[in-house]
Amino acid sequence: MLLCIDTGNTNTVFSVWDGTQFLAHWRIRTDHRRTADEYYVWLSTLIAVKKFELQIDACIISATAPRVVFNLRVLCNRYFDTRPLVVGKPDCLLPVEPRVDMGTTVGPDRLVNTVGAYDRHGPDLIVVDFGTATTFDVVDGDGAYIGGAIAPGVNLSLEALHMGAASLPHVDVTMPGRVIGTNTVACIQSGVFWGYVGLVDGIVDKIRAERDRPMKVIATGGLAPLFDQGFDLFDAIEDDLTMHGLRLIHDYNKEMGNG
Ligand SMILES: Nc1ncnc2c1ncn2[C@@H]1O[C@H](COP(=O)(O)OP(=O)(O)O)[C@@H](O)[C@H]1O
Ligand SMILES: CC(C)(COP(=O)(O)O)[C@@H](O)C(=O)NCCC(=O)O
Ligand SMILES: [K+]
Repeated sequence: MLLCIDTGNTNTVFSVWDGTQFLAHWRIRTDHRRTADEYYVWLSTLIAVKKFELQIDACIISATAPRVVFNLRVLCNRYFDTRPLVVGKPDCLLPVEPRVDMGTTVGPDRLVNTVGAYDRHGPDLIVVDFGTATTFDVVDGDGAYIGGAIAPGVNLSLEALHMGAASLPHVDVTMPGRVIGTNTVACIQSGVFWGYVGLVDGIVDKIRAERDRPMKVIATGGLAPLFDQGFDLFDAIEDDLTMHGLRLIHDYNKEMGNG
């Protein structure tokens, strides 16, 4: 069985692929100080709850926070007796190399999203991932990642308002019924929610114009459904896109005799 680990700047998700399907997804807050032993205690407790007989014999990691990789590698070596593939490292092959400026280290989550989305939706895509940052990943005709856009994430924007303005409270994101807020909380929710709808719509439009061809928009990340309430922003929402991409990259490396 394959253990897929997706570390974002906020949360880390562990998923187990049994060769046909994902058996479970477990989420833990990202913290580079967490040790391999801590991960294992947490994981084995959750595995016991599910009463699974797990035989992990391969691991693949995507980490946007590079400092977590050391302890995750130790986890894979010590407890699963495997050498993990780490997306973005030279020894992890990708089906198609990204085409970006020389010296750019593309976020591994964006590479993985590109692979997952191309497999399910074919060429000419814009993948929008609502994580700590909101990323727009453009997929070319051959499935290559060719760039995109990075915007502050929804919760990061809300947090920044609260941190930077003495009289603004912390507010959770939600869709307000009206644009004109009649109290402080409603004003913040309106600014962030409708601002974001405009941001997504505007960037997608401009990418389409720059590419001058039809492009499908695929959304992923926990907040994607919130922005899909009747605005027609996305052609599809895929909550397991990153895990799907990780699984494909693992299979590709295996096919190529790597790892
Ligand atoms: N279903 C959800 N509803 C509300 N907030 C969510 C949901 N899923 C994720 N979030 C929030 O979105 C932000 C990004 O989370 P996540 O997608 O895990 O980011 P990352 O992949 O960068 O770690 C976090 O602030 C998280 O708490
Ligand atoms: C843009 C990101 C911060 C998004 O990370 P996330 O929101 O998933 O935590 C990450 O993909 C990253 O650090 N990228 C490196 C720069 C780049 O992709 O060009
Ligand atoms: K992201």
